[in-house]
Amino acid sequence: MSQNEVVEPIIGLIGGSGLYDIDGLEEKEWRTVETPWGLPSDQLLFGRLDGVRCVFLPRHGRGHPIPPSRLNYRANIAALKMSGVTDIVSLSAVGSLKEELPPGHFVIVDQFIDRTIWREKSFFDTGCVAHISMADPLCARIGDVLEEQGRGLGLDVTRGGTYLVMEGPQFSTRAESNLYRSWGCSVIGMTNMPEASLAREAEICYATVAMVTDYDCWHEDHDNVTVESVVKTMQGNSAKAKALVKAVIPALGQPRGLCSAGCDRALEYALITAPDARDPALLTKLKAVAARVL
Ligand SMILES: CSC[C@H]1O[C@H](OP(=O)(O)O)[C@H](O)[C@@H]1O
Ligand SMILES: Nc1ncnc2[nH]cnc12
Repeated sequence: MSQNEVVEPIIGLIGGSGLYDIDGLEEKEWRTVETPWGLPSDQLLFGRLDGVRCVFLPRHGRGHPIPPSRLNYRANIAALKMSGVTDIVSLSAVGSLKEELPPGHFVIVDQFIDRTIWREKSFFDTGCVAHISMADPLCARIGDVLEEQGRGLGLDVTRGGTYLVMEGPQFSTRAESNLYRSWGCSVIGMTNMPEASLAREAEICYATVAMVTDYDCWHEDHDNVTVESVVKTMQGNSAKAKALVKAVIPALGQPRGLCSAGCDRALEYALITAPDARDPALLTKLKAVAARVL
């Protein structure tokens, strides 16, 4: 990877609750992509938007059969990497933990607190150990584009905020919700970790549009979150999300240099296992996501 490299971006879109398709894709084709970690949530939808190559993955599968804790996050990210994806825009329904972030608001989050415990969190393992930086877990370059295009469309957008990732599938207790508020978190959801950290391990730029659907269960003037309320608000949010996607793809799809935020070099100094101590079988798998440094 040279400093003068020209990247022809391929944009990955991960659609969350209520977003199972993308409008206006041309040359559309659903394709099965098998990875060394198994199958992703569904087939991937390949196509072009304004000439830019895009790959869409419905996070929970079409029809939403897979709960957050059972998603094969490694297969989802590996399948996007194996499809050539360089930049991911993740679209997620979230609960609001702040008064000033009402339903309908979009938050371009910049931090996570990961409270999940049952998920496979790394492509690396015994036989090849890597430690990447997660200090800034989201791609600020994509965040800039999302913010500019979102504001241009007149959407209610907040730049920055912490997304609390809970295990689920049950929603939080009120005590938990208030605890996360006391930590200063902005929004709560169940899916963005380890999705974001695996994207970083695979050196894919990743940014999240967190679309507020409810006030979780802490707000005295609002009902506690239910699937019904999330789905109802997502009907309004999804039209705005689709408009945002349509606006950001041409901007993100322009040929560019290396990522100014450095996400595409995340593995540069991350491997610690000596070459002669590495497990050949694991290395074979890792070539799908980390060939650049192996
Ligand atoms: C249907 S409400 C709970 C569900 O919605 C969010 O999913 P996603 O991030 O894929 O939009 C949340 O994390 C839960 O999985
Ligand atoms: N309140 C909430 N908690 C967790 N995930 C959510 N997704 C949408 N609303 C949510």
